[in-house]
This record gives sequence, structure tokens and C-alpha cells, in this order.
Amino acid sequence: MLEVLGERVGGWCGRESGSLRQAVRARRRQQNADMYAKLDADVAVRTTSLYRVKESPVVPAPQPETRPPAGLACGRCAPVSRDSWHDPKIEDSGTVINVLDIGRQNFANSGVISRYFCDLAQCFNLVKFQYKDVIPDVQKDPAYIKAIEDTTEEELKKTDLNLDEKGDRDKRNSAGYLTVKKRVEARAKKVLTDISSAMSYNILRVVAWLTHKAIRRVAGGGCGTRAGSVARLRRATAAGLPLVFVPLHRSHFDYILVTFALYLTGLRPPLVAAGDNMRIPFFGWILRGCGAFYIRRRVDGSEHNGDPVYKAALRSYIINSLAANNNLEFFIEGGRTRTGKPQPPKAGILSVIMDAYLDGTIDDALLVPVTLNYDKLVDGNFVREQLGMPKQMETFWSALRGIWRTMNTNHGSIRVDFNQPISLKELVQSFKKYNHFKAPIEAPLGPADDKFSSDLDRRLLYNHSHSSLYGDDVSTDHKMMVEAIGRHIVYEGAQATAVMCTNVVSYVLLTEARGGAGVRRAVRARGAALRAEGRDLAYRADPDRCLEHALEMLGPLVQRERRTETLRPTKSIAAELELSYYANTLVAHYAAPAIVATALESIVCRPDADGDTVRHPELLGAALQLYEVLSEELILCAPCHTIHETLLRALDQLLASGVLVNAERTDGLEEEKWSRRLAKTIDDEEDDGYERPDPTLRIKYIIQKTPEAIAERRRLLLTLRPLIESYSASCRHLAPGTVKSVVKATIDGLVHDYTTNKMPYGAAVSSDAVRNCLRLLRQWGVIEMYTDNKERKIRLRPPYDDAQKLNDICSHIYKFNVDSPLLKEESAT
Ligand SMILES: CCCCCCCCCCCCCCCC(=O)SCCNC(=O)CCNC(=O)[C@H](O)C(C)(C)COP(=O)(O)OP(=O)(O)OC[C@H]1O[C@@H](n2cnc3c(N)ncnc32)[C@H](O)[C@@H]1OP(=O)(O)O
Repeated sequence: MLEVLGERVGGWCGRESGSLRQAVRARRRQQNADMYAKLDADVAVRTTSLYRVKESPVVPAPQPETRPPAGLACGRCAPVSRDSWHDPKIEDSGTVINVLDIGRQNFANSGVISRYFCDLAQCFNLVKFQYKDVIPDVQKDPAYIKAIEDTTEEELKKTDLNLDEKGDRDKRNSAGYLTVKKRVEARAKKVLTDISSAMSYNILRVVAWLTHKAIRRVAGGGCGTRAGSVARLRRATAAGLPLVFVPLHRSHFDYILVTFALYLTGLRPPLVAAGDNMRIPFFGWILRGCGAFYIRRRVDGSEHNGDPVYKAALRSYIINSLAANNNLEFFIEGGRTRTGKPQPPKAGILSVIMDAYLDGTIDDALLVPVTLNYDKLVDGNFVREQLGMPKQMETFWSALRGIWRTMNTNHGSIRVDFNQPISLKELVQSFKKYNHFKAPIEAPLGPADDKFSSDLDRRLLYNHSHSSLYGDDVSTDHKMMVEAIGRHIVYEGAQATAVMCTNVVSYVLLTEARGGAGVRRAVRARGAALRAEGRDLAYRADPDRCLEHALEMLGPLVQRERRTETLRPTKSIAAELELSYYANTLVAHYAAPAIVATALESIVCRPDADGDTVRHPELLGAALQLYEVLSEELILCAPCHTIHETLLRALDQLLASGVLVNAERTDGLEEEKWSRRLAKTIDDEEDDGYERPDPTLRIKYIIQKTPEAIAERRRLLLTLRPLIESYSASCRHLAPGTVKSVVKATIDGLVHDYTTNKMPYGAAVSSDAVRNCLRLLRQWGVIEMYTDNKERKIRLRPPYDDAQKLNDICSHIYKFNVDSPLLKEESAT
């Protein structure tokens, strides 16, 4: 405005003046104009510097020079999605933007006030989206009406009113029936209102502004997101299909960040499935206003045993929301990971979305896996729960305390990334083609034998229940497809998760540099290796700064010997458990080679082993057996790959890194020719009953003894060692009783072994791993779980109530808990 004024004054001065008085006035105006222009420039300089001082984050957002293209759709199952919604320019640069900068950039050229209060201005200028109230549609849904009628009939059966003999119409018009129906309808209405979200533009705007302030305070390193993924989402939105965001769940901050990032980038905030434990006073109401719809954490648990009205209401609410073109979000793992590893998917909501597509209610939906990671976990830690103490329920006061604690800690950098949207239709079509999990399952998962595991892939997907949230019973194939799609999303999401510096440093401290020496070198090498393996590192390439920053974030979890500059994990169970939480991002990444290396150790340490060579089938067989043991812990591959293929690839990695060398290396070509010849003979064989000899039987590997090979073997062995210790301890402490008492006995045993230096891995003291081992033993038919007096109990199934038989079956686990010389060397360092 001042400039315009200045120009005008200048213009007047330039005019020809008729008199001296006019000339004097013009001169005065000219002087004034100069003064105003100077003032204006001064104000501009001061405002920009003020703005910089106030608004710049303490540490700039993470921006390594180059990034691998992370988060792309699977080339095998969704090639069309992978080629869609590209913006090659942004995709190639792999730029990460700080979501907090969006407001600043939007108002960079606006007035002084807007620039200074850009967060507020951004929130006031957010797009207003319309959300249709779907409750009336749900109430007209035939499945919902049928559920009410069925429940009415059920309730009538329980009353004294004997309406059986009357005709159907008479019965439905009878006073008793109508009274019961009215009661059921009222309950159904309450269930529906309890579920429904109440998205409010005003609440969203206020919460978005508060979130701006909170993230600036909490995330000293900013909150990064891949620019390419935002651009992709914008393009995908234009397709007019509902977006279904599927985040992997780490923290209570996750859902805030997802909605915040979407809202800020002008995308429609989703309706979010929230567990009803989140319906706490005040905060529950705010969350509902920001898009939360509430679901019971267990649909068929003993508490609400098979409530058909609830199932129908939830199903219909989700389907009608999708049909109204709302975006949806649900946490596929069902809750926050307590270990830092991705968890197996919960298929309930996914199955509803899939049914909506299969029955034509929606043409398609775009599944968007979302990954989040934090330098330092915002919710504190899960050590209490890992030590077997019960989860603390969310309350108003605990929420306030949590917010206060969070707001007063620097949590470093945060990353929230939206992976490439995948068409559900394309996934379903691709999955119909895969045969390796289609065939019927004859027997449940059993303990591994030596000729094991040709059908491990489909056994892992097999779900014993044949009902669906959708109402009717569904086929095994259908259930397995939902399960497979869920596992695919979780696996790909975990692979696309940005790796924080704390992940790398914790992993290095717990594995390759456990002794304390060479941490700096190992961190540098691990970062480079991860980058080469296609992982997106969320920290600057400078490893020294990365280490310093990670140490600041990890605080008392790491002990630093100033004189010798050695770094060691603090010797306590709590510290190691917390470090393992961060390290587990990489445990999931290295799971396959770690399984092969642990299997190798189990063979090498046998008394009859030659220690120098190992046969291919023996190694692969042991690796398959070990994966079966750890199948509740790790998702090894996307279901479009078989576990066998994945372990073969891992074996190739060990060959490439020089841990193993092909014994026939000099004669490699000869070996290949031999296998091909053999394969040809087999193909030409006419007799169907002919048993094909396995061409891999002849392959043998030499185990390398170079220091590098030994170091690599030790690293991989230590990657899974704490888990194997937990599983062995769970077997040792197995006894009839309540689940709680078995978990407690195992945890106490592990604590005792750790404190008496019998077992050096604090991370093994994990109730999560103990519970997973119990699940495995239940699948093997070793134990049975039942509810008695509201308590989950365990009993040993015959013949495993016999100590010898129990020991025999547990030896399938013990055999991987070997006393390897590699570990002795490690504890000596
Ligand atoms: C601008 C700034 C704003 C900032 C501010 C933003 C705030 C924005 C909102 C916040 C919002 C908070 C968000 C909190 C975050 C959580 O609270 S996370 C926890 C809650 N969310 C979830 O759990 C979602 C995923 N979970 C599921 O889908 C689960 O399946 C359910 C629906 C919860 C049920 O779990 P469950 O009872 O353990 O049972 P599950 O074995 O999964 O199966 C249930 C049924 O599904 C069906 N089913 C299961 N598997 C299959 C299959 N493979 N095929 C077909 N059907 C199947 C069957 O019917 C099965 O029943 P059965 O056959 O076993 O009898």
C-alpha cells in the first residue's frame, strides 16, 4: 500500500506545477514518499527476520541428497497402480518437505499479519469439505433391518411369550413382538450413534491450529513427508474413488499427523476407525469431531458375544460412508506396535471394504498404506507392558499427563509418508491368480518335520473362522485373500517406512557393536548398506551428526565412556527393551537373512556337524522350520512371493556377502548344466508317479572363516537371538494355569537369567514374544486355551501332558537356541 502511495506521490511530483507553492508542495511530497518507501523497506526486513527467528525449526527438516523411490505399489500385484498417479519430476528427486512449512509457503507472499500468523491463517483458509450424514442410509439397509429382526426373534425365544404356533404375519403384529422389536430398535439406534463420526469443520480448524503448535514444539527436526507422495495423492483423488488410508500404528500421534498432513495439503480428511477405549471424556468428543468413528476392539469377543446388530451397524456404516465418497482410515494392525516390529493384520474392516467392492456397492477403492516413524517415540515406552504389566487404560487424566509430557520433550524428526495408492480391484484380480495359497488346507499348522513346509505359505494365511463381518459365511479362499491383502499392505508398509537415525544406532548397538567398539564405523556402514538396499534414510548422510543426534534422542539408554569413546547399551532390561523397540525396524528388514544365518548356526553347532560345509537342502529346510516357529513375529515377504523364494534370496545375500561360498564355485557352470539336464529328463518323463529327484540336493556351501564373514554371521545371529531366547523360556515355563501366570513365570525366569548373567539379552524379556510363542504352541496343538471364570487359561493337550513328549516338541524351538562360539566371542569383547 505504501508503495502505491509512494508511486502516486512520485507521479504528482513529476507533474508540471503551475506555481511555486505547488512546486514546494510537490517537493515535500517527494520527501515524504522517500521516507515512506524507506520505512516500508525497513518494516519488510524486520518482519522477515522476525519471522525467520520465530518460525525456523531448530534443526532443518531431514533432506539427504538422494533418496530411493520408496513406497511404490508392488510391481507384481499392482503394476497398473504402480504406473499411475506419477509426477516424474517430484518422484525422481525424492524430496522431503516439512509439513509445517506448507502454511508458510502458502502465505509467503501475503500481508505482514498473514505471514506472521501463517499457522492461524492456514487454518482459517482450509478447504471446507461436506460430510453426508449416513445414519438414515444405514437405517434403511436391509442387512441392518434383518439383524434387528433376527435379534428380536432371538430375544422373543428367551421370553415366556410363546408365539411359535401363530402365523408369521400374526406374530409380527403381536404386541409382545412389537415391544421387543422397539427395544431392539432403540438399542440398534444407540449402537449406531455410538459408532458414528460427527466431523466438524470448526473443530478440525481449531485442532489443526493446535496441532501446528504442538508439532513445532514436539518435533525439533520437523515433520517430513515425501513431496512425491502428496502429489500422487492429489492425482489419485481426481480419480473420484474413495481413498482408504491404512497406516502402520506406532503412536497416538499417528492419526493426528495423518489427518493433519492431509488437511494441510488440501485433501479430504478421512473418517478414522477408533477403538472405543478412545472414547474418553472431552478428548473422545474432540476426536469424533475430527473424524473418529468408534468400533469395539473385539467384535466377537466374549464381552459382546456375536452381537449381530453391532456387526450389521458397523458394516453398513463403513459401506455407506464409502458409497458417499468419504475417505476412510483404519489401523490394520489393530493397535500400536509394542515391539517396533510390524504386527500381523486384523482383517475385519478390510474384509468389509472388500465385500463392498465385490458386491458392487463401490466400483473400486484406492488403498493407501501410510508409514510413520519417529526419532523418539512420542508415547513414552512400552517397557511396563513388555514386562508383563497390564496396559493402562486411557482416561481423561492420563491423556492430559501424556500431552504435558510430550509437549515438554524434543522428539527429533518425525516422518509421515503416504505410499502409492493401490487399486483394490487390481489387487483382488492379481490375488485370484496366485495358486500357492489357494488349495484347501487339510490340517492345521503343525510342528515342523524335516520334509517340511511346501504349504507353509497358505497355512499361514489360513483363518479357521468362516464368518465375515459382512454377515454371511464366506469361503476359505475369500478369507485367505483378505488375509493376504492385509499381510501385503503390512509388509510393503514396513519396507517403505523411513529409517530414523535412532533405528540404525540402536540396531548397531544391540548387534554388530554390542561389545562397544567400532560403533561409529558400523553406523556409517549400516546406513550405506540400507541405502543400497533401497531403504529411505530419514537423516542426513553425515554419520557423525547422525550418531550424535541419535545419542541425544536415546539419552540414558546408551552409556558413553568419554575416555575410550566407547558406546554401550545401558546394562538394564528396561534400557535394552527400549533400544530393541528402535532396533526392531531393522530386525524386520533383516529377518530373512537372519533366519538363514540362525538356521546355519543350528546346523554348524550340532555335535556331528563338520563345521566347514553345509548342504543346501539341509540349510533351507532348517530356515523354513525356523520361520515357521517365528511366523507370529515376522512377516517375511509379501504373499505374492513364496517364503521359499524369499529364503533363497536371503541365501543369495549370504553368498554375496561372503558368509558362504558355493562349494562348486569353480565348477559352477557344470553344476548348472547338470541341474538343467536333470530337469529336462524329468520333464520328458512320462510316468506321473515318478518321484523327481531334487536337483538342489547336490549343492553344498563352504562356511567362510574370514573376520568379515564371522562378523556378518554374528550380526545376523544376534538380530533374532533375543526372540529365540524368549521362545525357549516360554517352552521351559509352560504349565497348565492361567495365561497370565504362564507369562509371569516366563518373564520372571528371563529376568532371573539376565540378572544372574546366564542370558545376556535384556530384549528377550518380552511378554509380547511369550504370548506369540503360546499362540504358536496352540496352533501346533500342544496347548488349548479356554475361558474360565472370565480368565484365559491354558491346558496341555494329550500327549503333550507327558514331560518327555512336551520336551520333544519343544526341541523344534530349542534347537535354534544354540550355544554358538560366535556369541561367546561377542560376550568376551
Ligand atoms: C487436522 C488435525 C486433526 C488431528 C486429529 C485427528 C483425529 C482423527 C481421529 C482419531 C481416531 C483415533 C484412532 C485411534 C486408533 C485406534 O484406536 S487403533 C485400534 C482400533 N482400530 C482397529 O482395530 C482397526 C483394525 N481392526 C479390525 O479390523 C478388527 O478386525 C476389528 C474389526 C476391530 C475386530 O477385531 P477382532 O474382534 O479381534 O476380530 P478379527 O479376528 O479381526 O475378526 C473379526 C471379524 O472380521 C471378519 N474377518 C476377520 N478376518 C477375515 C478375513 N480374512 N476375511 C473375511 N472376514 C474376516 C470375521 O467376521 C471375524 O469374525 P470371526 O470370523 O473371527 O468370528
